Amino acid sequence: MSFKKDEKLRLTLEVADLAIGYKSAVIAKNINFNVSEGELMAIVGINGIGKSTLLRTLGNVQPKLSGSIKIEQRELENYPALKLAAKISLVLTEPIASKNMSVLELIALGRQPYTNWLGSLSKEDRTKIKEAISMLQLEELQHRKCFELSDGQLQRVMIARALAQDTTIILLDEPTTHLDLYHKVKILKLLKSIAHRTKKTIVFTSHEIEMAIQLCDKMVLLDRKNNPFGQPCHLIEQGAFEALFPGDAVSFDASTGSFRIQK
Ligand SMILES: Nc1ncnc2c1ncn2[C@@H]1O[C@H](COP(=O)(O)OP(=O)(O)OP(=O)(O)O)[C@@H](O)[C@H]1O
Repeated sequence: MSFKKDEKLRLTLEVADLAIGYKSAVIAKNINFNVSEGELMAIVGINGIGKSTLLRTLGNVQPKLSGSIKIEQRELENYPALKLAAKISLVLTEPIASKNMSVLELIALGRQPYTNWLGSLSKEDRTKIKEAISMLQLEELQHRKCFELSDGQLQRVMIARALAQDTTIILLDEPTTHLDLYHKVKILKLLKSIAHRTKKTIVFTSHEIEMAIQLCDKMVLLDRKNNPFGQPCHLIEQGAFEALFPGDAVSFDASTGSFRIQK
């Protein structure tokens, strides 16, 4: 962390006794965690356990079943829509509908919560867009159409749009899917440095558990029971990763912080 050791970090997202899912089924319950400004947190767990459902619930695109989600001490459901758009940005995995837009146009859309009804950009809007382009190193690509980009480049554009939105919290659903190992590491390291440098809270879902262990400040492990939460090193000490997957195919090696294939 780039913060001074004794600097008190403000809690931005607090989740207590949360249950998520659909009218037809509870997908996960007993979810408890909190994240502060400047922290990077991963949500991990086996396929179908509810990672994306949790992210969508945090992003207010799907209602919680019960429990509490607080954004800067205020319940999520008590925020007016426009105020919430200035607090949370959400990047989902669905392909974007408007790939015909240029990179610059798509990133500028991130400023919508702040622009007037004509959507015209102020000086501040332009500064935020420029900063986002620079942080994601998209200068060379900014006038290209989105359909001309690779998955990895598009992933960076979507993160830039969320950054341009300049929210306290950025939620990303699987930001490293479709990427090779090198680009997965690059994106996660970039997210970490953005969180630390800009004091934003960044929460993402991932299957890259080993990378998350190495790079995240905190993790939530969805496991259908008590969903352990904490710093990766503490979760390793508690043996939380051993129970994440059924033991017939992989086992966790606490000494290396990695999974081993059962032969
Ligand atoms: N609209 C829906 N109605 C009912 N159940 C749903 C709906 N959408 C998803 N589900 C179920 O919710 C569960 C959790 O899905 P979710 O996509 O959140 O899991 P995930 O952990 O993100 O999975 P993956 O790792 O495969 O992406 C799954 O069992 C899924 O079938």
